[in-house]
Amino acid sequence: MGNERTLLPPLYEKIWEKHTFSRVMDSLILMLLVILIGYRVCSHNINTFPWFIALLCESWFTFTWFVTISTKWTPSHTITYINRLFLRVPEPELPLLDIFVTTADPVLEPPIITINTVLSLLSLDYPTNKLACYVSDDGCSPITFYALLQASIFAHIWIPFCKKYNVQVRAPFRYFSSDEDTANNNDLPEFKQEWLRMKEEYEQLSSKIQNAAQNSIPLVGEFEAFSKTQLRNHPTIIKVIWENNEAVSSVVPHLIYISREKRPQHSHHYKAGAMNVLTRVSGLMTNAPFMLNVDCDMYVSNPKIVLHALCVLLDPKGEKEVAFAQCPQRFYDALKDDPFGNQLVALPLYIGGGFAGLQGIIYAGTNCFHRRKVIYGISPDHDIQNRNKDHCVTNETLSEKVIIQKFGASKVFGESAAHTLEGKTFTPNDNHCKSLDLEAASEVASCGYEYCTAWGKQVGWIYGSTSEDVLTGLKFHTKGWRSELCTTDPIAFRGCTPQDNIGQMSQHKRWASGLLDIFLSKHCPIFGTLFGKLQLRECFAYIWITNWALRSIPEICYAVLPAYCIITNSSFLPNKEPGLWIPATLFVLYNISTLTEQLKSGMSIKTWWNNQRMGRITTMNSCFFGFLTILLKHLRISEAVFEITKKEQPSSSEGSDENVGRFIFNESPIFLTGTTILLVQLTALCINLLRWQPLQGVGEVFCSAYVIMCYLPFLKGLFRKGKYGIPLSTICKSMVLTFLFVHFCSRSTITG
Ligand SMILES: O=c1ccn([C@@H]2O[C@H](COP(=O)(O)OP(=O)(O)O[C@H]3O[C@H](CO)[C@@H](O)[C@H](O)[C@H]3O)[C@@H](O)[C@H]2O)c(=O)[nH]1
Ligand SMILES: [Mn+2]
Repeated sequence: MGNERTLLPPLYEKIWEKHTFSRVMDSLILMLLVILIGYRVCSHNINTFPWFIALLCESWFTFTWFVTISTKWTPSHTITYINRLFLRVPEPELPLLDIFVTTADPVLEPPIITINTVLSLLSLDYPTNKLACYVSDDGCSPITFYALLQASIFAHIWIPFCKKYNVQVRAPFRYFSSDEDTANNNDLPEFKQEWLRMKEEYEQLSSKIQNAAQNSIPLVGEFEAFSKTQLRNHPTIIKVIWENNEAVSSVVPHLIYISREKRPQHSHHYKAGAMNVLTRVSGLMTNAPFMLNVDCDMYVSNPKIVLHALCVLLDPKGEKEVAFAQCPQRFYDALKDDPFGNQLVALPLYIGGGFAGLQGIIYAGTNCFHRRKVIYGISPDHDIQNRNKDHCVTNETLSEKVIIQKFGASKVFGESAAHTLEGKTFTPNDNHCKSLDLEAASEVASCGYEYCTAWGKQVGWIYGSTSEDVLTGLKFHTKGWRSELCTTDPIAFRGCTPQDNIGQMSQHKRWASGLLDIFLSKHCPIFGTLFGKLQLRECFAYIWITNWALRSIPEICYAVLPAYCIITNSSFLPNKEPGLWIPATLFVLYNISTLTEQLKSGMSIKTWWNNQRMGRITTMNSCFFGFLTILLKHLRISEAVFEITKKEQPSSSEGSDENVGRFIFNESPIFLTGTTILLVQLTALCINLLRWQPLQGVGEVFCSAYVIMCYLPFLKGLFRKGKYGIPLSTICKSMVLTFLFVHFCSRSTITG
């Protein structure tokens, strides 16, 4: 049998994409950057201040461009063959899968969104007796629990309905708001009737949840556990909402609610902490060899996705090399032309595809299939090492003492971890799941459990960064694992993305700071290559992603440089014929290259411009504040916190309001840099006009005008009122900063 199976064709294939045009353009840009630097170094202007600053900034841009090209150079994607999967693994032998969903705030993450995600997961096209869904609620909210209870009742009719009519989108709120699926089944007589019933049931479910949220739930009976709890101070609450113990016949997989213990004096490590608790609790009950993790807002849009991911993970080669299969992150209810540049369509395609062509795609925190043993800290050569030890049964990794040291004091969990590390998977004839031992579960979910263990360090989701996802993935890659991008048609998951610029900016700030945290920590990708098994180009790619926040500094300098030159009547661009062509050609080529990338990924010209503009705004504002956050963290002045992104209620996202896509502002200092940069440019242009020397410094004036174009939303904000206007206090502060800048300029003209 074994032999027969090795002869079978592979379960997935890696397809290498051709990006000749993109490569040529990118290389030309790199060449021009190098020429520009050479030109500057050889020029006699080199000892002027603006020339020198420009040289520094451009050297940084060149470095960034180099790592960008290296990342994008060999893009790939995968094709998976589900039909071959069944040849290798007959259906009864399919492995168990534990599904983890995290939610943390019933207001920012309305329970109706969470249960839609959960419903779409429970109705996956996979044997229901092999699935278990564990929901972590860091908000310790009785409403979320109530919503899940109700959802599990609805699931009993929803899942059979989805499977009977082969529904594509199994999150009811999306299903009932589009008519694609209905069209397919319309000619079946009983369909319409069942569809109406289902819609009515779902509406009842959502109004029940809405009522509960408005009137709050009496904390008696099942809900008693939630009385006397505070957000950051409560014991563990674990509720087995539905246990699928009726063997194969029940349609609803296990559903478990977990709110881990929290105490004010204990750090809870945000999402990473939640994931580790989910890992342990599930280890006590189902202990599936594979786990799928999704954020509360990421519903399944391809019900066969588990099979696709298993093609990667169960493939003979994949089995030995691939740590995780990451599905792309896409969003629903996109605003027209992506005004805030957060749809992330072209970027993941080029950069993500590029990563996938190297040692592997980064772990994006959601839509990802993991191997439990990898999460437990095993390296790819583990099996080989063990074999070399002559089948030594009492091998070191598994001795009880080591298990306790690594995985904590719970005996029950230790046994389950040992089981996983030995690579024993459950066979279907085994009693594949024991009922959850609530006492043991509370123990492993308690906030002191991880003390003096390897959790968060060598085992599980790694602590120390608000971008725990990239950090954890990097750890795997450093061990020598690969990862695969699991691209399917239709796309596997869809989620929410911030619907306004405030949400977008705080999200990007969190990413930028979390990523920089990784770069400056002992997990830095450079060490990973020097001392670990991180491949060189994968290291470059990680450098590209982790120093995002650092890019804000040269970019801010470069943006104010034209204004400085105009005010001081100096120049930072070559102003004579041959030299001037270098930056001009660079500018044109860069724009053509980014524009073609957007157009090729099906976006409009306007989307391209919005992305360009938002790219500048994000780097100079969000990333700069991300940089400051980490600076303050290292100076031990304040901690980096995980600010949760607001998820829009499904119903509120309709309405084609003319204000959709408009910038909104608040008192947050995050708007200070942008406003100041804008005011500085405006001042410079005014000075230039007053002086009336139109032909001098054309390049600088052009650059200054370009920056103003990027900051158009801010310019409008100067004149608007209410939430669409920049607050007066911010404007005043920016004016003071602008004044200081002009003062600095005039001083340097005098001294220079
Ligand atoms: O203390 C916390 C904070 C957050 N979360 C959960 O983490 C997830 C992601 O939070 P969200 O506010 O949606 O952040 P995003 O920026 O949208 O998330 C992206 O970036 C995060 C890292 O910054 C990753 O963890 C996510 O998977 C990835 O989708 C959500 O399910 C939250 O419920 C927790 O469970 N506990
Ligand atoms: Mn999110």
